[in-house]
Amino acid sequence: MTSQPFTLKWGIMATGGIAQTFTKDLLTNPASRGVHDVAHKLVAVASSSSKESATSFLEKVKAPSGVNAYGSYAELVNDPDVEIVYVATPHSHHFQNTMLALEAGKHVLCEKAFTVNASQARKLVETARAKNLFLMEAVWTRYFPLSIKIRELVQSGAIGPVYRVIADNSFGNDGPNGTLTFPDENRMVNPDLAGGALLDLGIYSLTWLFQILYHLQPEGEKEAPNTVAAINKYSTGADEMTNIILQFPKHKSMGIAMTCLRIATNTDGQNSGGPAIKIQGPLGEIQVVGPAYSPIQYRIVKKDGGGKVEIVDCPIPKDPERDWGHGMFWEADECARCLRDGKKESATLPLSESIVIMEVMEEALKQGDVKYPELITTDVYDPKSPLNTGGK
Ligand SMILES: NC(=O)C1=CN([C@@H]2O[C@H](COP(=O)(O)OP(=O)(O)OC[C@H]3O[C@@H](n4cnc5c(N)ncnc54)[C@H](OP(=O)(O)O)[C@@H]3O)[C@@H](O)[C@H]2O)C=CC1
Ligand SMILES: O=C1OC[C@@H](O)[C@H](O)[C@H]1O
Repeated sequence: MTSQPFTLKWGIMATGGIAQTFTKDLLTNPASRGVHDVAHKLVAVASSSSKESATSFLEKVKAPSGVNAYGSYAELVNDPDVEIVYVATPHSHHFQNTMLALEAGKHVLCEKAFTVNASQARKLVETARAKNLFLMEAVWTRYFPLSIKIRELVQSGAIGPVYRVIADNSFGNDGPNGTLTFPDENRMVNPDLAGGALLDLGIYSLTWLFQILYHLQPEGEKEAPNTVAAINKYSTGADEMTNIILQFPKHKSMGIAMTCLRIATNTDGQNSGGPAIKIQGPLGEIQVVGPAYSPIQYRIVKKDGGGKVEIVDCPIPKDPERDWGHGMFWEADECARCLRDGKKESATLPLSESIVIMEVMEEALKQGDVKYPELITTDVYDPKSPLNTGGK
């Protein structure tokens, strides 16, 4: 006899690019990825622009009938049918929007970068804990079977203790006369939306450093890194190229996280340029083929392997009925399993780790003199903030 899956009821906050991608993943059949213990139900979506935008979103994602469409985030978080809110707004909005949902008693999955600074992250965590609500930063890559396998491989000692991780996540958006191809208002470079390479893309380079060099440290030996950063700023004031060295002296390890908006990790887009990530130990290295945010292949090179390279493919399954599968469903499954099991955070990306990552990013941005406006850096919650109301 098969038992019914635990079904989590989702509300989607915002109707932009990633909200659509994530929602299409939510609507896939879990069986198409071999999952039978949890399932997802889309119950509502909200746009801060208009109810029409929410309705059009539901058409775009081919949602079933009966899903509520709202023209404000406040209505979404007050919908009694919504159990968890997926916050899919720009980085600038994450703190206020997540607080809005937590204050309304909803669990939250909040897109990366978690917040604009560490004090906002700490405030979110305090609030979620005080209200006994689930909270998770949506770093989807951590939940890829590829990431799980690599963490297990490292833990098994396959390449010995890891002393160095090098990771790059960069886009080739170089434009004429020193510009980037993004308009200045675009969230990738707009300081008002906490734009810049680090918070948008560098977080994935850091994810690889953290999930190996920090996450796998035994609990009693957790060592937060020293951070040394170099930043080139764009004309808007956001960072366009950021390189960070993380040093874990007690563990004799270091990581180098790179990110850039001008030159891509792989020039030809075909991965001829080699791996985006190298995880190195004295007995060998694991090379991960980019992009760093959704990798589907890694290679194991052993010191005594006689030149033989083991190649491991980890494709992202598609639901044939919907002809869709992007890899974001694995993090959604994690949310469902945590809530089913009464857990208020994910062990794969504990909230304490999200805070340390935000501390590192804040320190790097400080070293590079990148500043964001008060409206988006404050850690004082304001339900009436334009970030919550869309200025209405
Ligand atoms: N995990 C991943 O692979 C990815 C994650 N992301 C993350 O998702 C978040 C959103 O990115 P993305 O979907 O690409 O962004 P988009 O610009 O496509 O969408 C953002 C949405 O946020 C809402 N919004 C509210 N206020 C504003 C504002 N002032 N300016 C712009 N948008 C606003 C809008 O929805 P509405 O009008 O309906 O309220 C808008 O559609 C970011 O944190 C980003 O880092 C992005 C891409 C990939
Ligand atoms: O999270 C992300 O991953 C994919 C990129 O295209 C996007 O800019 C970024 O936000």
